[in-house]
Amino acid sequence: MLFDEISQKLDFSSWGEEGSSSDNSSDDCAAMTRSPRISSPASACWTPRVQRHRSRSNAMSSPSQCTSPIPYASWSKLRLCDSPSTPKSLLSKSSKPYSSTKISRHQRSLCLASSAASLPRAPSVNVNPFTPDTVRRNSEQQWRKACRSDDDEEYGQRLKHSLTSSEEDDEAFLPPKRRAVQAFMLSRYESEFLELECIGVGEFGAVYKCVKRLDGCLYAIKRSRRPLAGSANEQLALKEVYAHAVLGHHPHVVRYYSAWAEDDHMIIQNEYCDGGSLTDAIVKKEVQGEIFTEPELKDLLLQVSMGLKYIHSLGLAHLDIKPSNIFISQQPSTGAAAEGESEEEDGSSPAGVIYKIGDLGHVTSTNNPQVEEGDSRFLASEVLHEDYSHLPKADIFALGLTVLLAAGASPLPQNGGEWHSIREGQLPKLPRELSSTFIDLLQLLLDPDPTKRPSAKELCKHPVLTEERAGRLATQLRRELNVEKFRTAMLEKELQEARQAALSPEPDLPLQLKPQAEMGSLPKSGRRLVGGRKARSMSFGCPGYGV
Ligand SMILES: Nc1ncnc2c1ncn2[C@@H]1O[C@H](COP(=O)(O)OP(=O)(O)OP(=O)(O)O)[C@@H](O)[C@H]1O
Ligand SMILES: [Mg+2]
Repeated sequence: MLFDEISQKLDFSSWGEEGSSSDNSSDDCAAMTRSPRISSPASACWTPRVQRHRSRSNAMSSPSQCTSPIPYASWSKLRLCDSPSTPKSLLSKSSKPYSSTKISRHQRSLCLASSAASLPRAPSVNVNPFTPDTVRRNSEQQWRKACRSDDDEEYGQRLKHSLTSSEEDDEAFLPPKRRAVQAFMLSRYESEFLELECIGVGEFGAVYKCVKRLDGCLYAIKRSRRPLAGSANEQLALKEVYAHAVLGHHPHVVRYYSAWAEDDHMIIQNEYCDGGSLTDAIVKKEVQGEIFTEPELKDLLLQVSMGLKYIHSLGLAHLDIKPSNIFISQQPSTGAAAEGESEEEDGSSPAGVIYKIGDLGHVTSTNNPQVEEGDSRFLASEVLHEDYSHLPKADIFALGLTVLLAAGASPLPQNGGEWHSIREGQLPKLPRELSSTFIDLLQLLLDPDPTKRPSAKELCKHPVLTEERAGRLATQLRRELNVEKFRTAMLEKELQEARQAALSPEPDLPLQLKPQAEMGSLPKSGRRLVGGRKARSMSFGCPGYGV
């Protein structure tokens, strides 16, 4: 099924070479789909402005009359979620009929372009109530900007045009022309996503940070730069999709959601990593005059090894490990272990980040290798010599160089004497001291003999890497133990008080709350005295008990 979807060649003429550009804006229908905006709660729910202005009916709004590639149900869902109103209020709004009978060609196109539910343009963006506040705050401005620019310029232009072209009104009920037909072919990218910014450009494609209109979550959408058909890029693109699909979910591999072909370009929807790439992090540290600490470097090595262990366990090799293909997710402040982490992955990262392996365009099977060499700066010598018998160890070699770059090594050579000396076991120079055990381990990763390099599985258990994590885990456990001790002490105290209260016939009450007891009579049985049983509330976040 996936393959069918990918191999489909679709002529989405509404989408230009650059995903964000609007080079064919003469196509009103298609252009309409490129103008998403967040509508205000006060505005009518998805009533096209043109229609509101003219009080025209939407005669084409019946689902049966439109042939949008997107099912009616999805559109209506999107429509319903357009404003922050409750679903019920939205339902009632959305079911309001439009009342007049004649529409202009522009209106009709608009209706056709936006499918059965009479959406004027690509749907707006939903706000996911489960999105952490920090993520939402960071993205909200971009959403607004992306939506507003559409609103103010393109949409205004189209509205003006539509309002002045009354001569076309008579064509309202003529068969739709090609322009309108083209509008059926809504770009999936544009109808489902709102593009916020370009976050990276690589050899293969450009990557955009987008918010999915339906779920309101952020995604990284990678689009091949060149048309695919018949090119080597087609194979690379397919490789990437195949690999993602097989790899499933792992905390240290960028998560894949979907892929499709559009206008002969491959589009891959992946998890968005909010910390950018490791290259970005290295550059940022350099600019700030900082360097990765040894515990941070060990953590980087350990986390990427975990991702590689998973990839290798499935009989695959990545073959393009390098800083620009390792992405960073900021760890939630709770420090909780990410979903799916095994016992070796407990304990939070010292830098509070999760490293994820991405860009699977060079992944190959280790049993039946189809090697498309990655970046020569990270290429192991044996792969250059077409010895593919230890491909996972080529990933280990590249990982060693990646960590050395993070440790402050100068940019790596693409070829020449220095390139060879690194492959002969000569470590690049570092601007600072690292512990000898760590240097020895890095040296081992770069061993000219691939069989001597440790496997990813071995690295995940390597004492040099795990002792840091074990230390952090012990600290965390000690802290939790102290909290539990405090909780137990409080409970014991309460128990003691309860015992004393049970032994003494009369609790120590405030004067005004001592009714009969004052007058020499015992409280009636079953009668509850205020303060007799104190309800306690406790807070265990006591800083004094931390380690
Ligand atoms: N999931 C993501 N989250 C955040 N940023 C990303 C993501 N995917 C890609 N990027 C950014 O886009 C850049 C290019 O992405 P990617 O490596 O996938 O493309 P590419 O064209 O295959 O690159 P190359 O072939 O040059 O390695 C990355 O270096 C990173 O800065
Ligand atoms: Mg890349």
